[in-house]
Amino acid sequence: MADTTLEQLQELIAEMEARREKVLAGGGPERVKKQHEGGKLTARERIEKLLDPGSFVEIGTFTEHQGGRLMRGVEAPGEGVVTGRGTVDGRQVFVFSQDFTVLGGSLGKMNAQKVTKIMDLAAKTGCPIIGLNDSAGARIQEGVDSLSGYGEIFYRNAVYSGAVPQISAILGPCAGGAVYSPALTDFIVMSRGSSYMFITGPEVIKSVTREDVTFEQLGGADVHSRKSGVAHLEGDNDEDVLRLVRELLSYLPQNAREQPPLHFTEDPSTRKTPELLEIVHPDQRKPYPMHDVIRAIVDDGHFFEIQPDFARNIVVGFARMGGQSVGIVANNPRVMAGTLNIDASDKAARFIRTCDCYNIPVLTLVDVTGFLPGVAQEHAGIIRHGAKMLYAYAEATVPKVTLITRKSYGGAYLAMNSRDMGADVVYAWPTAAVAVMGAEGAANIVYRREILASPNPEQTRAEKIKEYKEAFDNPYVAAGKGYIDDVIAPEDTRRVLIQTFEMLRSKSEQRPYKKHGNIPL
Ligand SMILES: CC(C)(COP(=O)(O)OP(=O)(O)OC[C@H]1O[C@@H](n2cnc3c(N)ncnc32)[C@H](O)[C@@H]1OP(=O)(O)O)[C@@H](O)C(=O)NCCC(=O)NCCSC(=O)CC(=O)O
Repeated sequence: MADTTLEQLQELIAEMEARREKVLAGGGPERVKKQHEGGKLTARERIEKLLDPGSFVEIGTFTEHQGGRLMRGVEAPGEGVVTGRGTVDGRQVFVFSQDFTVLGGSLGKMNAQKVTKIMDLAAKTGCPIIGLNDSAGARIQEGVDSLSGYGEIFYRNAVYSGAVPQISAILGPCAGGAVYSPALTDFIVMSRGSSYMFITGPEVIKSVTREDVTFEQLGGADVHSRKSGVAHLEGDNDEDVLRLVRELLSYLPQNAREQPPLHFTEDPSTRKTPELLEIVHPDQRKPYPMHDVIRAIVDDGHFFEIQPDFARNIVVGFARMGGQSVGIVANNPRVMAGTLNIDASDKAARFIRTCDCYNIPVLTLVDVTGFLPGVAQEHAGIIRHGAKMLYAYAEATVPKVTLITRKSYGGAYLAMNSRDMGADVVYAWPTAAVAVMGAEGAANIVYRREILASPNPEQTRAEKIKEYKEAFDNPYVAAGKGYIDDVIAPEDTRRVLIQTFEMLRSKSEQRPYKKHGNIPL
């Protein structure tokens, strides 16, 4: 009798294993082969590459579709998505990985339920959510159930936004409504050449607007990294994208209640940075590489740039200073003279808010002549977009330190987190100049009558420019009025900034009660 029971139990276990094996095989060898031939990894291989070895624990393995009449007799091992938890650098994350080998990874009712289940667990346990997207979109056979599935996911993307980090890797098709889940997350990382994102595909576009466009031209990684700004990072292939996701996580806390992890570094926090004397030229018109300034002052010269190819007139990204995660926002004098335009404002505002959500202090490096003038910018709403930046800085309660390296003029002075906009500490190099505008423009406006009335207008203009420069082309007027806390030598920059962020570590700031702010959009 006992033997029979044991036999039965063994049979049950064997059945369980057989069922599991079937799920693990996904859409079968042919479709897996096709996936590999397309230069892509399978859903499970991706999870293995993303997580620490052996740490994946699957959830919802035996889920089956509940697809109704059109899905009768259709097999969907794993329901087209692999879900579960694991660790990255020893820290727990939740992950869903769409399986293109099963019904094109299309999203039906139960597929969505698998995803929302791990999203809920992630929110309850305060852990990041990583989505690996590779799907043909809404499962056509399931009709409104699949649309509802997207709704359930989008809703959670929005509700959990700012509570736990959400990162989307785009590793294959991502079209129609499907793009909005990634768009609602904190970061989008795309693989070059094998992923695309669009609302309506080339065929529909051709029939509606008669435009001829390929998948890649319409919504490939290059387009979204350079033109639309939809993607934050671009990897060479699946492995590269997953490496980027891992690194991104290293700068972020597990959730909004925690601090980002400290990383040990052998780079001394008191290291002098004399190379900055070579980089920044006192000649105001000579552009210099802001990236070199950043690399000189951060730990180990390592800067993890976000959106490096979009709105290159502003530079944003993560680094560490004294082992602490820091978000950096810097003008880039080499592109459009570092002026702020619509795209740059959007890019910076979004980044500042991301840092603020996740307790990452913000360092702002300023060299800016102003907002970009022009009818196109005005008509496209630079006022509305520029306001986002002002709003984001003012709203942020994380430690905020500003360093003015050279010019800081006009409205852009305020948009780049001046003291009055809420910077906790403002520094300037001796090369800094704070003014309403550059000396040439200012002299022409303020002394116009005098210049015109002068027997030698050019000489008078030159004199007035010189006069104005002497009055304002330095940091001391602003420092004298307390707008700048100290003028520091470039070679002391790293030490001073690290000490300042350490001082600010216990910063806490209360704001008046509100439901939520109303950021201009
Ligand atoms: C994504 C693709 C370009 C991939 O092309 P490929 O040649 O690589 O692959 P493929 O066409 O052989 O598809 C792989 C397998 O997935 C199945 N498949 C593809 N799309 C599907 C879908 N939406 N629902 C259910 N199954 C689908 C195919 O039948 C096939 O099954 P098998 O392997 O058994 O042969 C194409 O499949 C495609 O255009 N699909 C339709 C996309 C779409 O319109 N989705 C709805 C979006 S609407 C939406 O999301 C809502 C909105 O717009 O707002």
